[in-house]
Amino acid sequence: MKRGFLKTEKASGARSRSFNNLNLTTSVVPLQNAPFNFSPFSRVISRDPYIVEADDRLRGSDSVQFLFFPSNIPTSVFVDTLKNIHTFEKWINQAQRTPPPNSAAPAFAIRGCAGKGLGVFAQRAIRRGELIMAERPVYVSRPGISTIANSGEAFYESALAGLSPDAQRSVLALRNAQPPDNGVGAILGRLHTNALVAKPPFDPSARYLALFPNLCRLNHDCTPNSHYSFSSETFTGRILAVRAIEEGEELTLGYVDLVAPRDARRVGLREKYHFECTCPTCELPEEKLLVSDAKRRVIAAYFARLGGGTKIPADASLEEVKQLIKHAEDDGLVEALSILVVSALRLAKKAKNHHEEIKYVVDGVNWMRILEGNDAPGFCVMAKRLGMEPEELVEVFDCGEPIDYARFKELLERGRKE
Ligand SMILES: C[S@@+](CC[C@H](N)C(=O)[O-])C[C@H]1O[C@@H](n2cnc3c(N)ncnc32)[C@H](O)[C@@H]1O
Repeated sequence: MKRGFLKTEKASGARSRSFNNLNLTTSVVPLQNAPFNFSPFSRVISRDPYIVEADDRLRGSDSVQFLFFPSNIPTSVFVDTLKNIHTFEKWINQAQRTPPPNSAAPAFAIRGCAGKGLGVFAQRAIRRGELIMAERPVYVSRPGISTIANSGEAFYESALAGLSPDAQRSVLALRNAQPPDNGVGAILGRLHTNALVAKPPFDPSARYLALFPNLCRLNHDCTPNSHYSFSSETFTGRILAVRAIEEGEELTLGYVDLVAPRDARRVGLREKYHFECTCPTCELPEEKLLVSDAKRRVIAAYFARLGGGTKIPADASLEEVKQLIKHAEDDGLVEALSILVVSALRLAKKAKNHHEEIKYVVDGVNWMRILEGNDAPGFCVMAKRLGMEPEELVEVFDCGEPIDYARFKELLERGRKE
């Protein structure tokens, strides 16, 4: 998983049609004892739903942003265009949008972690595929607002000012790894250090930036034991275990492209997150490191041939992809595995190797639920296609026995015909 990214965007002179019929005159009232206040340029444009224009100096530009504080999630702010905010508001207010599962009986604890600040640790043994944390974001914004003309940090202060004082403090409590001399303010620094990707329900292919009080505490490892995903169906960030985790183990994510070799990963982490990675993979003895780097390089080269899509390269062979799957397994590269099994099943299908095709379909479905959860819509659809209820299929995967792929042969055929 790559973490969220911040892009820049300049205000342009183009007029926004969203303003045509708005009376934007009400100024905002600061909250008692809250760390942040609205800027004098912020205007309330609606109390119910609670929508604030972040900076009226930007009115008429393409960069103008509105802040929405959903009443049923008083600890969240959604930063977007007015049009998108109205769409989101309708979505969030629908009765069936029940709160997501929360981390009330946590399998994790957040505590100090030598040389890394805080970290997240398993409080008990955790199964592969288990949902460890689920949390709604405290802050979500459309990408491309980091350098809105002349607003800088004041913009972010306004963006947080409508949250409860506790929610504001939860953002300030996040780590800011930016060096003090780089001119990045307190909130933007925390966005750079912590932002994860969120996908708005009205456009799940979009990549928004999100801050979470707990999820943002996971540290990096180049062979992580956990995976972050965002469920746009429940508007929730989730952490799932990608392998069995022992009690006391630190939960980790991959912040950068994990199929890059060690030196490239270290450069990325140094430049963006300002730390030197000393994870077990980076600290492998020279000989083993060369092997690990070589495996990651060939997987990266294959992904370059895939070009970001799933259409297999004309010169790829099943044998080659099987070898890459083995490399990814050796190095615990689960996201890479989930992509490679899709290539493998297509190549097996092309070769009319039905036996192998079924194996990779089933493995792909298993990776899908490990990375996105047993309740992920894609997994539920695939389980039905394999002729099972999702819970039944989870049992098959979790029972600890080797998977009997032959049992899916008929089910898959039947599912295809239906
Ligand atoms: C998203 S935060 C993770 C939580 C953070 N440790 C905290 O105290 O809140 C990212 C920052 O944590 C630190 N960090 C994360 N992984 C690390 C690692 N493997 N080694 C050292 N520092 C790490 C770096 O300062 C990084 O910029």
